[in-house]
Amino acid sequence: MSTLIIDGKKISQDIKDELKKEVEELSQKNIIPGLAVILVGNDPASKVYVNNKKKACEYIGIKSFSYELPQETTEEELLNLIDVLNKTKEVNGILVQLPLPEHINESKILLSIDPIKDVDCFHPYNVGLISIGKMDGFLPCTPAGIIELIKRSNIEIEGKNCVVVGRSNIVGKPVSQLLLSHNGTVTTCHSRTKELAKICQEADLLVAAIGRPQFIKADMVKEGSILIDVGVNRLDNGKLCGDIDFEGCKDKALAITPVPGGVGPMTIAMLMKNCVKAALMQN
Ligand SMILES: Nc1nc2c(c(=O)[nH]1)N[C@@H](CN(C=O)c1ccc(C(=O)N[C@@H](CCC(=O)O)C(=O)O)cc1)CN2
Repeated sequence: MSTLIIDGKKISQDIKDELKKEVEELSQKNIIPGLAVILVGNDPASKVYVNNKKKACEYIGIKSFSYELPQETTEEELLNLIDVLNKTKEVNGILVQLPLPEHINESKILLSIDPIKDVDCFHPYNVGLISIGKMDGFLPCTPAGIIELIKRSNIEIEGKNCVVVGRSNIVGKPVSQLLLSHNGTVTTCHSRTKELAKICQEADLLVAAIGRPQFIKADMVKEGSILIDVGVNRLDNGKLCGDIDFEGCKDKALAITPVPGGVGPMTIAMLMKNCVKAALMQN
């Protein structure tokens, strides 16, 4: 049986096309979703992601408000900007690109965003809703993108033995909660997990979000499993690779996401979905 290579570029484009239609319909009711995108500093990868978010807004018909602030921006200046945006009616969503410079307290900044405009779903209030299984508000973008990739590939989560490798607040923890809410049986692993390879070998569905290039090797995965790769690692030769050894694992898998072109593009598509949802919640 041939392996399904899950095409995140195509699926994310389908979602953006669906949203474009929805936004056209909303404009008939004079509702134009607005997203404030805040970048602090000069991180080259962050600049690319922020530009891609602005391009996606333009494609869909979401109005973007861009704030590119210098590296020396103080925490107070950033908090003041967020305070203004929290009160600006045309802005339905506020996004602060991470990572922030070290002198800025990330938790304090995320806490200052009004939860109703928290389209990244990073505010503790929204994180709390997810953790108690309330899934009708904002969903965290990368984890929700993973669920969407799985569903749109006609793969059932219910009853599957799901193993998540990584426990970050952005991916590992929330994706475990989303898989659980879809009735998966979930094990969350991390750097101190004992017998990690053995646990991965039992996974019907494996999510790798460790940030270590090609860490998951063929002998760690089950025959016929679903392999989802969240890693975006740049190698010395300039090439991108994931946390899963794609070439080594692909023939064993029933389905696998590539890097690039798998989970990554879904993050921005799901952010756009949250922006449209924010506009609906606020109008
Ligand atoms: N405020 C946020 N900050 C960060 C988030 C986030 O969701 N919200 N996630 C990441 C960065 N990120 C979006 O912001 C992001 C990362 C990767 C991709 C993507 O499309 N990756 C491509 C490869 C891109 C490349 O060539 O470098 C892929 O995997 O195909 C999109 C968005 C951290 N910060």
